[in-house]
Amino acid sequence: MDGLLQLSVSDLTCERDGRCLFENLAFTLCSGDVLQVSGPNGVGKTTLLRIVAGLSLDFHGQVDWCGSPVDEDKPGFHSHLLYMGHQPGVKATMSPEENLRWAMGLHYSITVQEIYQALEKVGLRGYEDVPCYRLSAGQNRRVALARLHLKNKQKLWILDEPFTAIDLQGTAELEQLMVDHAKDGGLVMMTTHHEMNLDYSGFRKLALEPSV
Ligand SMILES: Nc1ncnc2c1ncn2[C@@H]1O[C@H](COP(=O)(O)OP(=O)(O)OP(=O)(O)O)[C@@H](O)[C@H]1O
Repeated sequence: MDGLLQLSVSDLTCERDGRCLFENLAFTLCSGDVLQVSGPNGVGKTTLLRIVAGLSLDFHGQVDWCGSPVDEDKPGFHSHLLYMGHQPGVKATMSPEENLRWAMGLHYSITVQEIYQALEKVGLRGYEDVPCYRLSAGQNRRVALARLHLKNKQKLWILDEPFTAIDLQGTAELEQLMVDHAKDGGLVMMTTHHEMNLDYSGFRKLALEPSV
């Protein structure tokens, strides 16, 4: 798929337990955009990300990828999507190398060198073979984030609180990585509670408000 990629959300409405989280929400994300979804705890950020990622069907409205409803070809859409939930999703009994191989194996084959380079970029050189239960919370998050450093065709990144447990330097590096990905034709939709002020023209914010 070449050219401008586009994720379009229209008339999105979601209720949970009789409470409206959002109503008639609409936005469009194109190649080059980094969108931060913000709002207080419980407002619906994770819910929105899961809907857009095609992981929740509990909504009304439409999500289109490059002009076609996501529902029409979910496997095709998912081949372009890198989704990272708010838990790191790292298997504790496996090493960082094994976790990366497992996470990426479904999409394409990767070499040991590629895995080691990705782990080095997130500061895990020397920890490649250590079981993840022996790593800190921030190091486990870094194992998950290493996926973002692997060359792949997943242009759409949907990241739920990716900065959790990450130190200041790691935060700055991750922000830069998102900008680099967008400049390379990617799209990023993410949530975080920290104040992001990216000096980047494609950076946008979507603030969800609590319903009354
Ligand atoms: N597993 C669940 N079962 C039922 N309702 C849920 C569940 N998880 C969340 N909710 C409801 O959905 C609402 C939105 O939750 P969501 O996780 O999307 O919020 P959020 O904005 O991501 O919050 P946070 O900033 O705390 O991560 C919550 O207010 C809660 O009432």
